Amino acid sequence: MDVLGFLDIKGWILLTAFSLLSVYLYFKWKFGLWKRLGVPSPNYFPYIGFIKAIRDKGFAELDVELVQKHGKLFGLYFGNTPSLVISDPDVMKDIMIKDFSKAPNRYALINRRDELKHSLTEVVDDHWRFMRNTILPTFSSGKLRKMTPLLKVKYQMLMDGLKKRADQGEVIEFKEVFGNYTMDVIASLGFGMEIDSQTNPKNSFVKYAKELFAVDFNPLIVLAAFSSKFDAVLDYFKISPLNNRRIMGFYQSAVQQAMEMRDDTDKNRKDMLQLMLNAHTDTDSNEIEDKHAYKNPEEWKKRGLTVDEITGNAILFMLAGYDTTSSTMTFMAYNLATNPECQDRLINEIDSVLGEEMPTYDNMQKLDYLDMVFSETLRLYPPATRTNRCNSEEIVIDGVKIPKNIELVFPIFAIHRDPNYWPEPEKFDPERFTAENKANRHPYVYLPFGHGPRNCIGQRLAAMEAKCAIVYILQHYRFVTCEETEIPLKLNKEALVSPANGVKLRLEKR
Ligand code: HEM
Repeated sequence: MDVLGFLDIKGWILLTAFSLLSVYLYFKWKFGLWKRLGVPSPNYFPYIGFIKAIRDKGFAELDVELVQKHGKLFGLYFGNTPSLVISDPDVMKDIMIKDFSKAPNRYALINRRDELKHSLTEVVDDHWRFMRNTILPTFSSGKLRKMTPLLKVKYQMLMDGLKKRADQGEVIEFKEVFGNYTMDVIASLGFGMEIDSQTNPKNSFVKYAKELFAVDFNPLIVLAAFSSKFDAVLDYFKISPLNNRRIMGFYQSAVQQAMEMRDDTDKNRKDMLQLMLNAHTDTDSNEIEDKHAYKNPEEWKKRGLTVDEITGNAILFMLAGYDTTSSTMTFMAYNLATNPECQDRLINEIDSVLGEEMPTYDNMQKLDYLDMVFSETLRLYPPATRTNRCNSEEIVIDGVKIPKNIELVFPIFAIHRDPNYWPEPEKFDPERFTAENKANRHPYVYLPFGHGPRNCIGQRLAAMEAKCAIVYILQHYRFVTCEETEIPLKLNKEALVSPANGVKLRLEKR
């Protein structure tokens, strides 16, 4: 049958022109949102322009540049997703606190179909409120205090490994060392598994975790991230790069085995897995956060977490807590080595307050200067370059009506490097975090852990984990630079900031 014959040549020309015009008008409309709303927006080529810029410069550097050029409110298109980038602290505060009910969820750039879809970052609305309320006691100060003995085993193992290398005068790459430490901690606290990544870096737990983190920008990932339909097809054939079934399967069976093997003795183990198993009967409170009121309370009776929810959250805790905490520790070591006067002051504080006492959750709270160094490290190098929310209804920002379902981006790294809030932003200066200086600053220009009800639930665990290990090292050694130390430090280009080439230092006996 002659399928082309139903139109003559003129008809074909008209149909082609009409189709091209329709496509052109659709894209003009789709990528014209910010112009229609009068919000400034850089002129990137549709779909790929912004992605290319991220690839070339990385999230951190690009956001700094864009905020400097376009100001506190501007629009972008991440693929075809409109994103509103907001760095005005008052507006951020409104969205994260006052108008929380209008934007309680994160914007899901990736459609999760794996175990993580049951976890805290992915669930929405009342399901999220239920899960957050249930998990909150796991991160109370009482529970963190009880986790200290498990943590102590891990920072002593870290020290044992470091001692040999330090005493031989070895140059040590700290990103790897602290990565192994945080992996051991999360395996123990999150999965109830005792591994030793320092001496056995090839164990399956570590191997799969590294695979999970080594997601590079291959074309399949870009396509999958841009089209959930395309990712669904890949997922059907079990080859989705974003929903990696093979790796998730490993962690799923690790959690299930750990749960099946729990006997009565384990039930007293103070790790997050056991705490999640017991969570529905726990009345402990998390002092830094209130319980969240449900929109439809009658639907959300108190219940235990399902196996899927426990599995999803154990995997999430590993994803959210591994690289972020190990990068923070690495940056801290770098900052101390390159600022010896700060390191001396910190060592004096540790000696006078702790002496030879082992670090614990409680005694870490007494070290004020340590907290200043920790906070300034997270200001200068916040591991999460951005966080986001999604407005489930129309909101008005600076008089502009923003339609619902927009990605509202908070560019953490760029805000932390903004000279309007942080004079000499590139300088490492813990004095920025004296009580007086903190009181004179808008609290929302500092957000390494986000803000509001949807902030980082693991922030106190991360602080305890990082501080205990760094203090224990400083009770014996000091960090010193060497020829191999890269100064200034080059950052990677990923959404999670870490040193591009690691951090090489020596440890000097005190
Ligand atoms: C230095 C280390 C860490 C940094 C810088 C960090 C940073 C962040 C940031 C920026 C957010 C988004 C907050 C927001 O949108 O307002 C977040 C969320 C989250 N973090 Fe962390 N994090 C760290 C360690 C941890 C650890 C150790 C855990 C758990 C073991 C953890 C678990 C989570 C979870 C579950 C969420 C999602 C909370 C929710 O949606 O309700 N994080 N984190």
